[in-house]
Amino acid sequence: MSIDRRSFAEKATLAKELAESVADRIRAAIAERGTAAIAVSGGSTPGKFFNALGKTKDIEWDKVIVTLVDERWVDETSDRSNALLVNEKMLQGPAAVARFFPLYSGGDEPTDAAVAKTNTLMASLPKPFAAVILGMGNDGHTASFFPGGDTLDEALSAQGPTLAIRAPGAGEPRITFTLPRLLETDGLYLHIEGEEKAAVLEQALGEGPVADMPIRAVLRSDAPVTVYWCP
Ligand SMILES: O=C(O)[C@H](O)[C@@H](O)[C@H](O)[C@H](O)COP(=O)(O)O
Repeated sequence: MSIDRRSFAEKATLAKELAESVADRIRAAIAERGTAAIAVSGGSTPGKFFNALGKTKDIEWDKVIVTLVDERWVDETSDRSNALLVNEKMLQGPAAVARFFPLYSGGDEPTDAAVAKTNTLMASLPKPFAAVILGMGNDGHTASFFPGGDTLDEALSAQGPTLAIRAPGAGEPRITFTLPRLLETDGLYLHIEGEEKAAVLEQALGEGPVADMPIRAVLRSDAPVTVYWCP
């Protein structure tokens, strides 16, 4: 376990600092490999960070691929769509020329055929990711690794790259990158805000089963994680 914690007084400062760190990772990946892929989380936390990153001018955005660590199985017209959030908040201005690889591939359910279609697309991603930015729910989930997820064990151990997962706390069916695939990254970030999530993180860092708080699988992996937190 290797955790580096960065705390900020303001949400706006956190967003700017996280965007600068991810931008550095993107530039380094492009310099090294000619291209950079990043995977970001959805939900209510990352909007300001998306804005700050998308406005960054000194990135060759046409060499960047943006995807999601997980997605709700809804199309992009839904306000539950993480793809919609990324498009509206990040892929504007300088970042508008980046390519976006969606996890949702159509239809009402993440059937085997639909997930296979997504996996074909994701197999063309450059490896490793330049940066993976995780969020965390108050139930200790990250990506769509939910407590009680029907494919949780596989999601935490399989090469993937992605799979479908359904869980009582997840709302609609989800699709998620697997943990091994997410850990193939130059930089791994956990972005959380608020006292409640700080307390959830403390609890997750303690003893207890991964199945109760799946974020523990990330925290107990060999991958160094940088936690960005503000009240
Ligand atoms: O699609 C999603 O919901 C996510 O990617 C998810 O893993 C998210 O990061 C956490 O649920 C935290 O969500 P909030 O930022 O809304 O608290």
